[in-house]
Amino acid sequence: MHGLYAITPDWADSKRLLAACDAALRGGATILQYRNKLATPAQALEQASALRALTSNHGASLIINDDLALALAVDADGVHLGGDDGDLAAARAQLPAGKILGASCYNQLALAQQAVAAGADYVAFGAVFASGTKPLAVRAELTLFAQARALGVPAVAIGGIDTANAAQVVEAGADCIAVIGALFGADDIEARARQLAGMFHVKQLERA
Ligand SMILES: Cc1ncc(COP(=O)(O)OP(=O)(O)O)c(N)n1
Ligand SMILES: Cc1nc(C(=O)O)sc1CCOP(=O)(O)O
Ligand SMILES: [Mg+2]
Repeated sequence: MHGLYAITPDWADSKRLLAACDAALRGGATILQYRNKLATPAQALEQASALRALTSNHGASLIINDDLALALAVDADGVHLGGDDGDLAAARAQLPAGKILGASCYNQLALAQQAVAAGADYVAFGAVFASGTKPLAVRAELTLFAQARALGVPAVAIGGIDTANAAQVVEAGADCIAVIGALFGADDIEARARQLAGMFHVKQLERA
């Protein structure tokens, strides 16, 4: 797991959402999370199903935020759960083999250790910068990513990441950058995705 992890905005217009996600995937996002806090259950099923087909066409992974039942219903590649979204071990037990379980760990390495013990495949830390999407999110230090290496699972950075600060996050050791506002708020989403995904290519070249 590596690269640009795109997370959807709360858009009701499914046609607009699909076109924007298509652009993000064309630009190089390798993972797409369906996160729509405003959708009705019927709309969430419709949008998630459409994103399942889209991500499959792009060879990208689809993760569903918050909702294990929806992830199972659309045969997503996995589910992302935060502290209030249900028990990680119980979700692990319900997910078919090979599916991805992601966990929010905010600014706490201890939460990440517990998440891995419960079966999480990746851990997420944030907010690494001030987030316009989630202004009240607790802030997380970039030093967490070096500490998280010992966990043996990929670490995702989230919160306020944009083209001006993404390189710092990659340099700190994050395996993925999860982005909403700086990606889906761009005039040219494909170009913005290419810029953000490109941060990892620079790092690979530096290591070569
Ligand atoms: C990759 C990733 N990291 C963190 C979150 C945040 O999850 P959570 O704390 O449950 O908050 P909501 O997204 O549900 O508002 C995430 N969704 N994805
Ligand atoms: C959904 C979410 N979770 C966060 C956390 O810190 O756990 S920050 C965040 C919002 C990310 O959106 P943007 O890229 O627009 O800042
Ligand atoms: Mg959640």
